[in-house]
Amino acid sequence: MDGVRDAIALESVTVTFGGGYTAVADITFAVPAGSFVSVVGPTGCGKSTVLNCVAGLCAPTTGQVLVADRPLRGLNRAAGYLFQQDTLLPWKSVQDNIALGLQINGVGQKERARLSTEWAARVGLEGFTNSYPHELSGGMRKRTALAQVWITEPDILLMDEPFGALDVQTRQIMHSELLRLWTGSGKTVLFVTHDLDEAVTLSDEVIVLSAGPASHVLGRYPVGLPRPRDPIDTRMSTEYGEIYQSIWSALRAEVLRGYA
Ligand SMILES: Nc1ncnc2c1ncn2[C@@H]1O[C@H](COP(=O)(O)OP(=O)(O)OP(=O)(O)O)[C@@H](O)[C@H]1O
Repeated sequence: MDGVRDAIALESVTVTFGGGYTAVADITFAVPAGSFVSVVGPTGCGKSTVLNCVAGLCAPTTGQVLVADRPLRGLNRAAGYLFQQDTLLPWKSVQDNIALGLQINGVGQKERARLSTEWAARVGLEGFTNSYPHELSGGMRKRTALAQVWITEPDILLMDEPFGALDVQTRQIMHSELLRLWTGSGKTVLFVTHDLDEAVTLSDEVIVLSAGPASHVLGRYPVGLPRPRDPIDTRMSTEYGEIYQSIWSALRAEVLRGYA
């Protein structure tokens, strides 16, 4: 993405589903190359719909998505995708799961073995390469899934509540792991979460969506906390509390409206 200012841009994106339900309306924002941006909003407001449009899994009814300044047609091949439910294959070992994307891309067996061993170590799974998904804890499965996406070196990472199913402690550890992998990588992350704490801790900018239907961008909040960040220390800082409060004051009313 050399020379590209925005890795992703949404221009007046509206998505109306088959039954006539407009999930998101007139969504416009850009994600600068190399930045970490989160999208938060009340449950069901359309966060996943936005991410699916950027992944190319869902086409806007009107408006368009640009990837590296070009209109997106079909699947976004510059992006790797991490879901809340990991997509590990139960019959493959950790090492083979990590190497899956390489195998699909036609990378030879020797190179796959070398890279997947290296990536298993990078995510702290060196002793578990021969284990199977059912033998792993939730955090270890998530590490495997992170390595599986990262090993193919996508320029863009799209994450849809990737840590939503983990317990609080494991989640905090995964935040540190994710920031460690991302720092200095130059990769662009678009991260969807309903957890404001997670969004502020990780991001350069938080985008708040309104409650649906026809959800729109309610506000964009830069997070100027220093990097590299230690998630625990970051949450203790006064600046963190101030940023959290200013976003929450906008989000709170929408969350209540979403429940209503
Ligand atoms: N294929 C579809 N057809 C019809 N409606 C859909 C479809 N996909 C999503 N929706 C509706 O669009 C709205 C937005 O859904 P979406 O999953 O994008 O929201 P979300 O903010 O990610 O939700 P959550 O916080 O629960 O993860 C919801 O009301 C959902 O029911």
